[in-house]
Amino acid sequence: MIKLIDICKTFVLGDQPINALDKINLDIHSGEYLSVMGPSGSGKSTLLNVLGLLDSPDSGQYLLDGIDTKNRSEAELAKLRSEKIGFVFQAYHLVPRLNSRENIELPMMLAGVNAKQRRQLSTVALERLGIADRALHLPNQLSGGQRQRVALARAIVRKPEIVLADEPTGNLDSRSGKEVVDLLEQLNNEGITLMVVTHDSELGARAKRQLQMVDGNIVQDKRHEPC
Ligand SMILES: Nc1ncnc2c1ncn2[C@@H]1O[C@H](COP(=O)(O)OP(=O)(O)OP(=O)(O)O)[C@@H](O)[C@H]1O
Repeated sequence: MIKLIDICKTFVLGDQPINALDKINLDIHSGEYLSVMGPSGSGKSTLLNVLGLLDSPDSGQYLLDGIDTKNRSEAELAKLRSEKIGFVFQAYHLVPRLNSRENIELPMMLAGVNAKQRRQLSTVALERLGIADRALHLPNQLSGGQRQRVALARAIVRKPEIVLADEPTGNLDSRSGKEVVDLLEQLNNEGITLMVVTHDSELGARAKRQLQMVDGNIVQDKRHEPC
C-alpha cells in the first residue's frame, strides 16, 4: 500500500542542515497497525507528514497504492490526501468558530462533496464517535476528549485507507486517552491501516508493528510475535 524508497528530508536552520529523514525505506501493508517511537527530534512527525502528503521529501520515491507521488500538483496531492488519508493531531486542529458538524464537514466541503452527502456522512461519523449530542457545540465548549473525537470523526468521515495519528493522546487525561486509542484500534480492526506517533511507550507497545527512530533513521522495526 505504501512504499518509501530512500526518502530524504533535510531542513536547514541557519547554516546547519538537519537530516530529519535520512534515506528511509519502509513498506506498509494494508490493515497494519504501526507505532513510531523515538527521542524528540528523531524525525517521527516529519515521517508522518511525508506519508500524509503534507510535506514532500527532497529525494527518494514515495508510492501510495502504486501511485508515484513525485511531481504531483498541489490539487492532485490534495485529492489523494482527501480520498486516502485521515489525520489526527495532538492539538486537534479544529477550526474554533465552526461547530463539531461543520468541522467534520469542512474537508468534504473543500473536496466538493455535496451538502446532502456531507450531512449524511457527518451524521454517521458523529454517531460512530458517540458525539451526536455535541454536533452544534463549538470546540471551546467541548472537553479535550470530545474535541479529539470530533477530530477523529473528521479523519474517518470519508473512510480513508490509512489514519495517521501524531501524539493523539498527548493532551488527554488517561481515561479520555484510552477511549481515543480504543476507537483508533476499532478502526484498525475494521481494516483501516493505522500509524501512531507517540512518546508513550505503553501506547506504542500496543501496535502490532513498532518502529523506532533515531536521527532520521528507522533503527528498529519490530513485529509482535503471535502467542
Ligand atoms: N520546519 C522545520 N524547519 C527546520 N527544522 C525542522 C522543521 N521541522 C522539523 N525540523 C527538524 O527536523 C528534525 C526532526 O523533527 P520532527 O518534528 O520530525 O521530530 P520528532 O521526532 O517528531 O520530534 P518530537 O518528538 O519532539 O515531536 C528536528 O531536528 C527538527 O528540529
